[in-house]
Amino acid sequence: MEAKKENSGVIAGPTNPMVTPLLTDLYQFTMAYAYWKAGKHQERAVFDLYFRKNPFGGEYTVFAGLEEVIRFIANFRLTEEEIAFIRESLSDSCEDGFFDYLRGIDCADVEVYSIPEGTVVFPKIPLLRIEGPIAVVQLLETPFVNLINYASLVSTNAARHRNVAGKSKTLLEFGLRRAQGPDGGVSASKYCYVGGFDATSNVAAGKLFGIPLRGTHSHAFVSSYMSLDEIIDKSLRRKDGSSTCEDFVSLVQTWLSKIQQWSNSLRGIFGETNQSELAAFTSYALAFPNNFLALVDTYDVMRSGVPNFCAVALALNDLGYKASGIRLDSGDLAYLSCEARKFFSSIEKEFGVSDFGKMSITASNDLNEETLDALNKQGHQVDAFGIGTYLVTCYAQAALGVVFKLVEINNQPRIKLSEDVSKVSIPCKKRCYRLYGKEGYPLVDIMTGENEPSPKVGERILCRHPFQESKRAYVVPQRVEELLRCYWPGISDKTRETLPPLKAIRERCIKQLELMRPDHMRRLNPTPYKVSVSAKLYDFIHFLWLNEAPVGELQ
Ligand SMILES: Nc1ncnc2c1ncn2[C@@H]1O[C@H](COP(=O)(O)OP(=O)(O)OP(=O)(O)O)[C@@H](O)[C@H]1O
Ligand SMILES: O=P(O)(O)OC[C@H]1O[C@H](OP(=O)(O)OP(=O)(O)O)[C@H](O)[C@@H]1O
Ligand SMILES: O=C(O)c1cccnc1
Ligand SMILES: [Mg+2]
Repeated sequence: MEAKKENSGVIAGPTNPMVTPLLTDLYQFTMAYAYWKAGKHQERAVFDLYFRKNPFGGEYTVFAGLEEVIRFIANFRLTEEEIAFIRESLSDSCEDGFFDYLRGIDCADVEVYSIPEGTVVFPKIPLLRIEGPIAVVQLLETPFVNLINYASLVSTNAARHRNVAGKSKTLLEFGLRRAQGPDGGVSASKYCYVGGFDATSNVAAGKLFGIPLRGTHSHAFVSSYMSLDEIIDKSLRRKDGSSTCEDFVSLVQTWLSKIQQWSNSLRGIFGETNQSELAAFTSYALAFPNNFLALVDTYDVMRSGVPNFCAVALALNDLGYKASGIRLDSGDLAYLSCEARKFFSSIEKEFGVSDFGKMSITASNDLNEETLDALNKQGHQVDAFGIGTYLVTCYAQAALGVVFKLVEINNQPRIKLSEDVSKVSIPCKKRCYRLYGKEGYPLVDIMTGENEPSPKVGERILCRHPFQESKRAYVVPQRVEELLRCYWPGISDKTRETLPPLKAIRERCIKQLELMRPDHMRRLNPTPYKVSVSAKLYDFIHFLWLNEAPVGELQ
């Protein structure tokens, strides 16, 4: 009964209203027609959705996009308008009966088994197994691949940036303006959060998914000010509300003079700071006294931006407010962050302002895995990184090659052969398991035929490379995790897995990444994670291969 209740729960439509049954390739409809015309459309097919190679030269991938897939099939239904358009687009010879058939289809008799979203996954293992009438499942191929491909790619990219930056850093996704269109932008914000980013600057994504929003200000704000005279309302109430400072601008100027005198007595690193920058900072502080953050690189970081920031921050401190920090957006980020930190620490000492040395430093400007790695090697004092272009465009790899292949029809296993062994599909409706070793790390993933007994804890099992005969190993698993779960039961009596909230998907992803053996995760020459098949499935693949491959004749 419980299952029934679960299965009948209403699932909202896809986040992007452009995701409709027409968001597919024309050939899915032409094939659907040909299946229908041949009376084959109801034949029960099984497809696997998987990818062949990990992206970014790495040895792991984060699986994402499942929720959108389920939202899509839960609401899959063609409208009259859509059917009319398909009729116009197909050949005139297509019979009316097909359009009546299209009128009646939905995904009630489709079953979807999937690895949970946010899981770390590997090539060849089905991320999803889709079973149903062949004509319907064929229509799902393109939207499914579309919904999984970029989601998994950008989540993986985010996870890789997190891996280099380290756990303690704040990672901000700033990519909307550079993303591949509006959906690219919104999807990037969603899936970078899944991959371990902390927040986004994308307001729509904040509203849609509840992702924390963060932001600073731009150079335009700084350069839009000409002088302090522009500030008309100079008053600021103390944080505790006990009194009001009538001239905050003067308080800032007083602090700037003190800093100048002190600094000159030491090394004299700056003379006059840029007054229009000071006006912009002061004005921003008056608008946001509780979270004053300043972009300090418009004119000169150490001769102007940082001292101006400190003057405003110290004035705020007098009134009981704590400034948030600075952002650096150009120059040598390692060097400048260290210099800024030194300056903050000496202000803390000189003026006795506790924690001033811990002021947050955010860095941005064309950051990517390599620059983060370089900054780490040089040593830096950055607390938060704002990353846009390289992250959301997945600059280092354009796509994850997700594919959708027929593995069984009418209970008959099917195989797709290729000159390239890595492109040969693994036939049969399969079960997939992750086997864990003594030290708690995942050791190997294994695929078995659907009716084979599952691997057991403490029982030795032979894991074979699917195509290379000599590559095999015995494994005694300490833990066995079945990977594919039922997310859409169709006509089966299985219970539907609930779709977790985004935050839970993100937490799963972070935990999963932490669980991996470090040598699989390193950036340079990572160790490949093993993906295998059972001995029985191995034999069957090769039997089918020989059966289907024509024997050549030499002349
Ligand atoms: N210490 C560092 N080590 C390695 N790369 C760095 C370091 N500091 C900054 N970078 C990167 O170097 C590049 C500098 O970009 P660019 O040459 O365009 O200069 P810029 O700092 O933006 O200067 P400007 O704004 O004056 O044009 C950016 O990609 C940035 O992330
Ligand atoms: O550098 P990204 O990783 O893409 O991160 C986002 C960038 O967007 C903003 O500036 P924008 O690029 O619009 O202008 P700028 O580089 O000239 O400052 C911001 O200052 C960052 O530098
Ligand atoms: O808030 C920011 O600092 C920000 C947002 C988007 C792009 N670059 C910077
Ligand atoms: Mg830029």
